[in-house]
Amino acid sequence: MKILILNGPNLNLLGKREPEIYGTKTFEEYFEEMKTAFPAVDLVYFQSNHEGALIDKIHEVGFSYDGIVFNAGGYTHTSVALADAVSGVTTRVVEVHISNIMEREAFRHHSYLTPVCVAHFIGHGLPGYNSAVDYLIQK
Ligand SMILES: O=C1C[C@@](O)(C(=O)O)C[C@@H](O)[C@@H]1O
Repeated sequence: MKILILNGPNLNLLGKREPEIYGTKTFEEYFEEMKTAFPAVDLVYFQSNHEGALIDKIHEVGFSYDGIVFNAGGYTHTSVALADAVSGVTTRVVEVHISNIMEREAFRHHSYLTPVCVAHFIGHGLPGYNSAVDYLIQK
C-alpha cells in the first residue's frame, strides 16, 4: 500500500511556527514516527509552498497511489484549483488539519477540500495524520 502525505504552505515551518497552535515538533520528526507506526505502508512525504506544485503532485500520484493524506494549509480556504485536482484523480484523499479550524478565525471555517475528500481529521494535532492513514488502511 502506497500513501502520499502532502503538506501545503507554511507547514515546512512546523516546530518553529506558532508553537502554541501547531506544537514544537517538526514534520520531519513526526514523519519518522509515522513510518515506524506503519511499517507495512509505503509512506511518501511531499511539502510545497506553491499551489501549482501541489496540483502537479496530486496529478502525478493520483491514479496509482492508494491514498493521499492532505493538509493544504491556507489553500484549504481559498483554492478551487486544489479541490478540482482532488476531484480529478481516482486516488482517495483524506483532509487533515492540525488545529481545529472551526474554532479559529471565521475565514478558516470554510474548506474547499472537505466536499471532495473522503474523510477529514481536524484538530487532533499531528496524530490526525496517523488517523488519516488508519482510515485509508481500513476503508
Ligand atoms: O496553515 C494552516 C494549517 C492548518 O491547515 C492546520 O493544519 O491546522 C489550518 C489552516 O487554516 C492554516 O492556514
